[in-house]
Amino acid sequence: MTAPALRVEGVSVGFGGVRVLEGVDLDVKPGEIRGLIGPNGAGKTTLLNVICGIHRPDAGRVLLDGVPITGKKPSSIAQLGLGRTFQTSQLFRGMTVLENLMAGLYRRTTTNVLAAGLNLRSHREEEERTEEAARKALEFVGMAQFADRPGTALSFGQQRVVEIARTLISEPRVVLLDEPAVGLSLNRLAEFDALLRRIRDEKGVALILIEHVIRLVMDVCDRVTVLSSGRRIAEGVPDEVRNDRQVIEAYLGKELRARHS
Ligand SMILES: Nc1ncnc2c1ncn2[C@@H]1O[C@H](COP(=O)(O)OP(=O)(O)OP(=O)(O)O)[C@@H](O)[C@H]1O
Repeated sequence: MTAPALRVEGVSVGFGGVRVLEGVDLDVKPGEIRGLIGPNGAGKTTLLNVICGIHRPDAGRVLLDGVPITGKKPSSIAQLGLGRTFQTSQLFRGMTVLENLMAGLYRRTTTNVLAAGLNLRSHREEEERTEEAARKALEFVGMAQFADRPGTALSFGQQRVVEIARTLISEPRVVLLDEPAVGLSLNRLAEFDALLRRIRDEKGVALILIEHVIRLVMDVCDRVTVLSSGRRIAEGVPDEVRNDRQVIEAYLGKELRARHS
């Protein structure tokens, strides 16, 4: 059996006495697209924050490629092969798209500040390698023509794709995507769906996708995990989850009730 790229074991989190996650387990295989869905406040973002080291769980642990990462700093976890995008755009103002990507990789490069200051050859070579990796990542996501535009001048949907490209240049094993389809028009969704599949198939990266666009989740995910009130209530291939009574009640039921009220 393939070892999981990411394993979450019995993770519990409370904020001020309120339990937000309760004994959550999750195993994601290398090169799998996993959907993480559930009603508002179910604990999805909190779980991503535990995985990437922003929150420390009260109980449980997380392993990346078999290595325990709980308690490590987010930057160390990123270096071990975890990428992440957020619900809101995290592009730097005043930088072009290409510079934004290069900034993502500079954090991982090896030449020191002194070498940079003296403009040594090693630093220049590294800068060239970084630029090449950034251009390749932009090409991979189909946005090479935007390289020299200011990042924040792009549409919100395009900014999300640039952020995904930025995670890819560090060659992660697992990437967490928090509502990446927000701001994408319906006809862009099919392209986005194809991009996620290419990341899985060509790069072997495991993706964990929090998404309220259920159509995207059901189309693109290999498996789907459902959280409700901090607990995992269902897991399976999209069809199993779609037809699960508990899911219909806890997730779709709540949505429908909200819509009708
Ligand atoms: N830092 C925090 N301090 C206190 N409570 C928090 C904190 N972060 C999240 N919560 C609470 O934890 C619960 C779960 O929030 P979380 O954002 O993880 O849910 P979610 O499933 O991602 O929801 P949504 O789909 O609305 O983004 C919510 O009740 C939220 O108010």
